[in-house]
Amino acid sequence: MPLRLVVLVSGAGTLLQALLDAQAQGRLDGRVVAVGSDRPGAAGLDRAAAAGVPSFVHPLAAGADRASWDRELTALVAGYQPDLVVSAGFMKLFGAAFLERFGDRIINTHPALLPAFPGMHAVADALAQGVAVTGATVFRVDAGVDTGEILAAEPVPVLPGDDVETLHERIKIVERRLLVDTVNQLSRGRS
Ligand SMILES: Nc1nc2c(c(=O)[nH]1)N[C@@H](CN(C=O)c1ccc(C(=O)N[C@@H](CCC(=O)O)C(=O)O)cc1)CN2
Ligand SMILES: NCC(=O)N[C@@H]1O[C@H](COP(=O)([O-])[O-])[C@@H](O)[C@H]1O
Repeated sequence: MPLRLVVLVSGAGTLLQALLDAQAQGRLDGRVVAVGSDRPGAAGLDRAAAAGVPSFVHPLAAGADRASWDRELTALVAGYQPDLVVSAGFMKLFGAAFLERFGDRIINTHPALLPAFPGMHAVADALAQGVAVTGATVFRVDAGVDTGEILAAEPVPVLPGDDVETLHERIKIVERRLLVDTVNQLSRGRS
């Protein structure tokens, strides 16, 4: 049985699209059963609709109780009975309820070679530090920020003249492949 995937996105959703494309082409031992976002306008939601995948939006309103938001997100995701939760450009930290419910079944893809450059601005931070090589990492989410068990990682060189946009786009090409490969590896490891 293919893994049931719930994919969480906040922006463009090109990593989600890589999963949807791999699924459509029979290269994914998984099925995206739902897409969720904290941002109502996220383009990833349009990608879900185009693929006929149900979606939901769960914004964190200013001043809202964070633990309640986390419990509600947990219930929304749990409703789709995922085998694996994929955080693919989801820009919110998961809290205790979410982590307790899904345990080691949450993965995230990050645009740097962890443990270097954790957080929301990994590409800009790598450029600011002047490193010659950065990369992409897929890891299991834990209670820290980008501190979980690393499942896959690959270096990406920083080229002369790179800016955040050009470097991030090259990293995302690697992330898309690593993410599909990691889902397939986790599926194989289950059987
Ligand atoms: N408990 C965890 N949750 C998440 C992790 C993680 O490692 N542990 N990874 C992220 C993705 N991520 C980078 O990889 C990341 C996302 C968001 C933040 C952050 O500080 N977010 C702020 C709000 C930002 C905003 O909405 O503009 C917040 O949540 O308050 C840091 C790292 C997925 N979740
Ligand atoms: N810390 C989390 C983080 O930086 N996530 C990053 O957001 C991008 C999402 O791209 P997409 O919206 O095109 O899929 C990806 O590079 C992902 O690693």
